[in-house]
Amino acid sequence: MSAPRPVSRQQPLPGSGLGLGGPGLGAGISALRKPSPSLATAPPKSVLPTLERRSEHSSAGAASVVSASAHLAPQTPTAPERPASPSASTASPTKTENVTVTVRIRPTSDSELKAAGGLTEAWAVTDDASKITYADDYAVNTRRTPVEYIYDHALTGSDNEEIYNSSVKNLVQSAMEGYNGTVFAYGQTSSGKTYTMSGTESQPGITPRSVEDIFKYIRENSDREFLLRVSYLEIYNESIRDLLSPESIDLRIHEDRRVIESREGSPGNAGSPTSRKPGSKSASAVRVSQLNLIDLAGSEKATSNEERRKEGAFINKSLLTLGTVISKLTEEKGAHIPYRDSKLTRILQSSLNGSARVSVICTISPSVLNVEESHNTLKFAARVKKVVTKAQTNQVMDDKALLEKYRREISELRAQLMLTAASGGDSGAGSGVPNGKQAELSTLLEKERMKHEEEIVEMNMVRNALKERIDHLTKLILTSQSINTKAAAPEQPAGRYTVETSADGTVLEFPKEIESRLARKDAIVKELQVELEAQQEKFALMKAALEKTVKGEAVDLEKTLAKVEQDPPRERLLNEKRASIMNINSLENMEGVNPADLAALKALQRGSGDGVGSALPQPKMRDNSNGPLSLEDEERDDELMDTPWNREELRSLRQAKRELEIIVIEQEQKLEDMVAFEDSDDFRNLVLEMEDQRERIVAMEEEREDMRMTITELRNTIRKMELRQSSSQAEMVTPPTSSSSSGGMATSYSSMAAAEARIKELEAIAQRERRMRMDEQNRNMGRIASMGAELTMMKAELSVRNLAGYS
Ligand SMILES: Nc1ncnc2c1ncn2[C@@H]1O[C@H](COP(=O)(O)OP(=O)(O)OP(=O)(O)O)[C@@H](O)[C@H]1O
Repeated sequence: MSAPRPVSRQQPLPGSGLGLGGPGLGAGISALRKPSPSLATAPPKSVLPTLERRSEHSSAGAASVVSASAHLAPQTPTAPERPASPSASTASPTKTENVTVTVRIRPTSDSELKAAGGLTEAWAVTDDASKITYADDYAVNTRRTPVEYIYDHALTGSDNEEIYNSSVKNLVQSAMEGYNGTVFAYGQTSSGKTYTMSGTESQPGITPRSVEDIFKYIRENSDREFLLRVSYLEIYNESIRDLLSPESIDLRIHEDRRVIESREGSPGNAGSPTSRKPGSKSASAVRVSQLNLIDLAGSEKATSNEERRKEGAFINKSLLTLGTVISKLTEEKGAHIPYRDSKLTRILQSSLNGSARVSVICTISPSVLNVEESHNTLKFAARVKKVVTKAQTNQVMDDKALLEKYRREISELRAQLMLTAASGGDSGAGSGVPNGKQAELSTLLEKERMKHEEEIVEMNMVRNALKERIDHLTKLILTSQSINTKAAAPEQPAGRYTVETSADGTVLEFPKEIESRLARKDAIVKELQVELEAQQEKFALMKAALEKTVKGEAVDLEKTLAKVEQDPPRERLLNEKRASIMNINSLENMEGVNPADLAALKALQRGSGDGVGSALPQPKMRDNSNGPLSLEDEERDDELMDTPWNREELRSLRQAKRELEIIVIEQEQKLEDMVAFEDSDDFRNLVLEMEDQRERIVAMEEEREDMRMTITELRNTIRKMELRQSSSQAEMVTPPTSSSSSGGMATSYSSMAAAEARIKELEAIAQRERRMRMDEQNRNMGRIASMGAELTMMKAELSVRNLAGYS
């Protein structure tokens, strides 16, 4: 087995001269190739951004890869038609397909020819360049079990154009449209990988042809901008070396966040390029794609065979991991794919994980000498064929667009913050709102919440009240309809209520008053009908008279007119009807009447239709002219009687009835209380006390009378004594004849004084007694008066009720 050998670049890629396109936009290539320590190129100004330079030197290795990456500009509607090809013409942003596998059998070399003697070729291509089997001679001679492998392409010969056109061209085209693409050559040492990838001057390989097509594409799409980045790398013993900058060795791998961002759903929401407004450069997205062109190390180095190790064969970790990754991709669904186990698989991860179009070119030697290794390569190719990819366009924002996106995000966040602060919302931790402010906002929020809850409660209450009211009104309307239709119901129970059954089966009671008012209305209608008939008669009279006049017959027109004009009952009837309408006014002071309804009714009453009541049918009053009544007039009258105000009146009556019912209930309660009071001991005691007092008053009156008589007697006595005293004084002018008479006079005087004192004393006592009795009498009279008043009131109420027919 051959040791790794330096491979010189047969078709060197352009260095920095590969050129950077317009500002920020363009296309690029990165390349990996086999180790080539002697390679010296001018250091480029631009390298693949996924790689970082490291100053450490790596040890010798055995991997060589060439890759390219392209950053592509947005596709514009004005882009020219692309060359026709099955994949390139596909406009779908996702391409689901299997890896394209091509097996190339190089021509037998001179050395192989010599070494093998007569029989040299073990493999042959059949069936339109897609199937590989053992060569017939080899199969016969070796008696090997026949094998058969079918690939996308199975090619022989030295024509690199053919293999490029069949296996790579479309992929390069796709790369220019934004799809990642990877082409790698796999095969045993000296099987023709480098010949295929790089080619010769006369037979340029895949890499120079790709580069040529890329530039051609750029030239053909002059209306788009491209940024082309090229890197030319070598992985040798797991060390990456920048072949375009020889001093840059052991480069480190970094993930390109822009690409990842785009793949993970693009927070920037770049959207489909085709959905972008053409010419809107500031908001444009760019497609970034990477084209990897890889020339792998000899596949034999991928073996982990112990023997080979003993033989000193190198094990290429990258190649070995590539084989493992591909096996896992094809064999185990959902299994861990060890991309990070090697540099190569890390770099190719974005391609191998299914998001790139992949074309694998497996090169084999036809020689019987390498049949085993070639067979391994064929098996590997068959395995790779099973790998399915879903290539997607990678859209990322260019710097300008990114800047604008971030500016927009910041302004949106600012607006949100301000909105939150303004609404008193909870900004939460880390929102940048100071703690004090947060507390204030929290308090405000809590207040708002409570207020809101209260409002909800209130609204619910109002809603319930309204609902009740609506139910109530609905019931009343039903009732009204029921009354209208059953106005002449024959079987009405006697009493103060009329029992009606509404449309929904509810039993309703109405005061007779309602019925009487309805009856009045009916009477009006009947009168109107009578009047109508009368008018029609008059009309007939007038008509007959006129007809006679036309015919030239003699007609007493004056008499006819007098007859027609003599009876003006219609005016009276209309006035009566208006009076009935005026009853609506009574609704104003009544509870439970909707003001809007009332306003509407008033509008109807006025017949103004001032907007408030315009929603309701207007009552059509007949004018005051004495023209004959027509059938239309009659209909109008009927309509008048069945207008909402009529129902409103019924509603008001219903309300009045309810109020009266409440009064009746209260009165009944009072009566019951009074009856109960009359039966109570308190009442009996009160009556007894009153009688007792009355007796006491009578006794006091008698006593007073006695005292008055006593006083009168005493006064009479005093008067007699005074008379006697006068006669005695007359006798003294003549000398007294005896001393006994003067002694009798003294006695009389002293008894008079005593009597007078006694009289005064008795009068004072009597006066005091009288005052006390008067006071007590007044008090009793007051109580009696109040009780009497109460009784009178009760009697009055009862009388009222009796009069009103509610008792
Ligand atoms: N299809 C072909 N037609 C003509 N010559 C070929 C073809 N393929 C390979 N060769 C020649 O075979 C030799 C070995 O080829 P090449 O170097 O490309 O092999 P390799 O697979 O790259 O080997 P290594 O892995 O050792 O680099 C070269 O001299 C090359 O010119």
